[in-house]
Amino acid sequence: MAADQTVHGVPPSLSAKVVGSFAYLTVRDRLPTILTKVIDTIHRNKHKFFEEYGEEGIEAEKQTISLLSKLRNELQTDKPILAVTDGLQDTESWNQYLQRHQRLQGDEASVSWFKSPWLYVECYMYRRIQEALWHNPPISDYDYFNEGKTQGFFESQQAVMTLCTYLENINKSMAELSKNQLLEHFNKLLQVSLWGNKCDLSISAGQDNSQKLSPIDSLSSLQPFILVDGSNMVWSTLQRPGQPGKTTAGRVDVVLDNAGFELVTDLVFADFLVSSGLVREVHFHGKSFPWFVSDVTAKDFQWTIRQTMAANHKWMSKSGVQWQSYLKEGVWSYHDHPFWTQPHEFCDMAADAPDLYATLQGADLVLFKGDLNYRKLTGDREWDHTVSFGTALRGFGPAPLCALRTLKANVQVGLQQGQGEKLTSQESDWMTSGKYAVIQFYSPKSEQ
Ligand SMILES: O=P(O)(O)OC[C@H]1O[C@](O)(CO)[C@@H](O)[C@@H]1O
Ligand SMILES: [Mn+2]
Repeated sequence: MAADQTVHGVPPSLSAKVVGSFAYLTVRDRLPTILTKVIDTIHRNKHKFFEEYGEEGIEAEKQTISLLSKLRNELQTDKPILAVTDGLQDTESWNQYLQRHQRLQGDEASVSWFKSPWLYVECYMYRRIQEALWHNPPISDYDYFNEGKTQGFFESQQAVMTLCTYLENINKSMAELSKNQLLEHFNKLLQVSLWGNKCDLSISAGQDNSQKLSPIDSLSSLQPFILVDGSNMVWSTLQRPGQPGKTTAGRVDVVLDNAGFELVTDLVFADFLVSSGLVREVHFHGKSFPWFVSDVTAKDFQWTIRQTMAANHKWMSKSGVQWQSYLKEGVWSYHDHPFWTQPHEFCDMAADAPDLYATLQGADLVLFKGDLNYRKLTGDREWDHTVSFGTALRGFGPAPLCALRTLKANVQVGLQQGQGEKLTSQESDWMTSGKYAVIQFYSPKSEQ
């Protein structure tokens, strides 16, 4: 679990206690901004709550805002982290996590917004927002991040159309493609999905961050910013899925990150994997409540596919129809699990969510999208940049896996000697600007 000190060669967690660090600035500035936006959004929608639930809706709006204002105050004055009280399925697990931290610190007041691991407190803020709504049943299901997510989708329409047209052209000529051409398309769509991760709304504290340029044409100019490129290993994993001697195409699991343009890039890539015959089945994993501003929930997933189907563009709507039928036939499926909205490092998954770990073991490849997943894969710790990805995973390896991540937090492992230092001397914010990316592969099999 996330600890404070270096234990057995494991470096400390990133934390806001380092004044001036990116974690500190996030907790001091970005998180309160996000909270204020949630409060404004709920307030602006007061009339909608009134129309739907009458006076009860208005009362729920008032109570929710008061709980959220209290939360913002706790954060800004570095109050201790409190137990979650709404009795939802994951309450116990959040509170056990808190107790572990309290035991480690030996004192309750030391588990607080600016003193505890950044990963923990940032995840906790989203859980507490959810708690405020759960205490006010008429509006419990309201998605306070929905407006930003749908706007992100609409603002990247041009890029979505370009991408769906590109996909249509590949699918049309699929039968005639040589292995090399197939590999070329694979690399392009993998990279489109990678760079799709630039479009999250958490790093920009909710400001527009949609894709405006052609996602295919931009690829060559973005290539130099890929710091680690394990795409050849991803490709070869798909050539020989599962056990030796197994000849059929396998299953890929995609641990999704953001809705909007990024989700479309993931769906396009998944479509290509299936239509090319490289993969038989795709399992998508999303969040069970609104998370980190732009992350995909079940509703976002269904909405995106419906919108794509309904688009007034031939290839876009054709793609949407195809995706819907993949879902209907069970070629694609959507799943959520409370673990994805908990603060745990992934090395805790086998012990703390053994059912999810076992599910992932059924995949031939797991793709982890985005920055937050990368932070959880590596434990969000002050690792030396040259430490191997396998070391930073600390035993997590349910299946061959690959992180597709643009860098938006200061943790990065698996670099060449001197590579990190060189980048730091050129651009001090290289780990947080979202300009750089990694395609970082790991296979538990290569460890045997
Ligand atoms: O959507 P992504 O790629 O996980 O990015 C979210 C990231 O943005 C941030 O809010 C930027 O610090 C991180 O907390 C988080 O890791
Ligand atoms: Mn995200």
